[in-house]
Amino acid sequence: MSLALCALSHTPVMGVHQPADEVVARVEAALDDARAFVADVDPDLVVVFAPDHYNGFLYDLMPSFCIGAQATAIGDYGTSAGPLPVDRAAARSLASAVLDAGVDVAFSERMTVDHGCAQPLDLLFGGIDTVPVVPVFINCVAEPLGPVSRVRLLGEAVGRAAAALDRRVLLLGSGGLSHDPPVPRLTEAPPEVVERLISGRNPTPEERAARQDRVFDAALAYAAGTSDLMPLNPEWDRRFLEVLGGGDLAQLDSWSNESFVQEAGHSSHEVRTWIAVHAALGAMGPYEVRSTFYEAIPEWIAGFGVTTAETRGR
Ligand SMILES: O=C(O)/C=C/c1cccc(O)c1O
Ligand SMILES: [Fe+2]
Repeated sequence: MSLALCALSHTPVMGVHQPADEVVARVEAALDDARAFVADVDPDLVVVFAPDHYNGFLYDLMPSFCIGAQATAIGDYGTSAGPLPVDRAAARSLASAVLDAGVDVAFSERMTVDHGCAQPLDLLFGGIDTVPVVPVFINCVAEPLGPVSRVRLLGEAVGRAAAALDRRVLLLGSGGLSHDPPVPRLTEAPPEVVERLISGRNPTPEERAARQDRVFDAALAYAAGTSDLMPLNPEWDRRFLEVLGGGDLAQLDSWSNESFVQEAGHSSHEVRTWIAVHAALGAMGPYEVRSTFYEAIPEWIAGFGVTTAETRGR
């Protein structure tokens, strides 16, 4: 049995509107390090913790957490589309163990995932279908959100259950650090957008293209400094990464949901996926960070990070 961790930011703007060449080169180098780490781990199962952006999980029924036993990627923003090779037995076993541990995770035989799940698999494995996976959805955008302490408990329960599988498991977390892209919010959106957040599954190709273009336009304005989107917060990002690296994740329990939004933007809640993977790895003993990268990249509307870690002494 072994557990290892890779956490990275996703952003749909990557490859569309690029930052300066040297920034792209530094990100590529960090991803190369992560790919080498993952190749060395040689996982036979990837448990991927990912948010969703109103593609698979909408307000008709919004769980805090959900484990998928069958899942399909929609292929938004040029990411891979199609069925994920989900290990159904492993998914069932993880879900049972997490429920036994007192964390009320939902369970899906028809999960839909978006770029939040597909992009890290594309970047690290060259596709979504190369290694068996178990997708774990964490609600990071649809308020109201539970406290981050619950995410830590979810991660710990998944970590203990994954260790009991006697497999080489990569715990993969996908989410931006500080960022506040133009993702609509139920309490502020106009009625037609509210309806989309509740029941807007399967938009037409034209509707999807319009939505994606809005994000690309917002990224261009953000990079040009002509946007009123909230600035990235590299100080907050570094403080957060330091806590994760130190291993005492319970410190984060006192970070209120409001403080995430005020200091680092609404979508900074995507760091819930980072908390979950670190808690999962930490559940089996102290860990060591093997590589870490951080850069604030306005062109991608992302505090962009890549971290790898494994159990100490491995
Ligand atoms: O359009 C969406 O659904 C999300 C866009 C986005 C933009 C920047 C960073 C992210 O993490 C995103 O999901
Ligand atoms: Fe996102």
